[in-house]
Amino acid sequence: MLSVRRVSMTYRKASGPVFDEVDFTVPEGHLVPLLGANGAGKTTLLRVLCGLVVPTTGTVLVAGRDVVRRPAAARAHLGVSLYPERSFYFRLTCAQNLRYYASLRSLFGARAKSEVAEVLDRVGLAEQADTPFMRLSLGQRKRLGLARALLGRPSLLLLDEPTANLDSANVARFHAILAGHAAQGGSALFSTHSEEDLATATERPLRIEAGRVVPVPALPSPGPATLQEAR
Ligand SMILES: Nc1ncnc2c1ncn2[C@@H]1O[C@H](COP(=O)(O)OP(=O)(O)OP(=O)(O)O)[C@@H](O)[C@H]1O
Repeated sequence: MLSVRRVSMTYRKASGPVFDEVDFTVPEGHLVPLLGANGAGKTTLLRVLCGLVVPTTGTVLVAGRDVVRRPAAARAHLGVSLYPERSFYFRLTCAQNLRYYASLRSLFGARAKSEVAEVLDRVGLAEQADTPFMRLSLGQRKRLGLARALLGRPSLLLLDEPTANLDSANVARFHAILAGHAAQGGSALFSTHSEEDLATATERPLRIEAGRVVPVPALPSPGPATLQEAR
């Protein structure tokens, strides 16, 4: 589903690569947490994987489509949530924002309306459908970002800290959404600092550290000591 081959990213030569010739895959139907300290490069990697940033070297394939050479074809398979607060229209409501993004996925009219209602319901924002984005809490903004990523039922989700700012009920809701996604053959790579999220992993989590992306030694059972080792 996601294939990453010899991918490097350098913002400025003076500061060196954030990561250097990394290789990994996320197979169909698998959920993979991405660990790493603050500043290790998780967000940068996710930005490269979804085609927002062109890597210095290497190739990213989503469902066999190169995200740089065939961005539209690759994005048709991608659901992405990075910084919700930077990509929604502040004065538009949740539903209006999602209708706009649905249109970018060629979803219009009654189909868009029902799809938007469905994803809002899935993330627990049905009651906020008519609330302007600027009045949402941080956790609600995060959930709206997830709702947008789910629009059009993409096969690969790339999510940056999807459980940051979520209360425990919404963390559980997110885990259930991920499990349902994987049960239908979907895949996800998501960054996290939360040990609770490791329980969702169906493959060994990845860790980004010192410019490398490596699988953690063993699938850790959730627990502070184990997560400490995983990091
Ligand atoms: N647009 C940019 N220009 C230059 N350097 C950048 C840019 N964005 C990020 N960096 C640098 O790249 C490195 C990786 O940052 P990134 O945000 O990817 O880390 P992260 O693992 O997501 O961190 P966190 O856990 O704090 O969110 C950092 O040293 C950061 O300063």
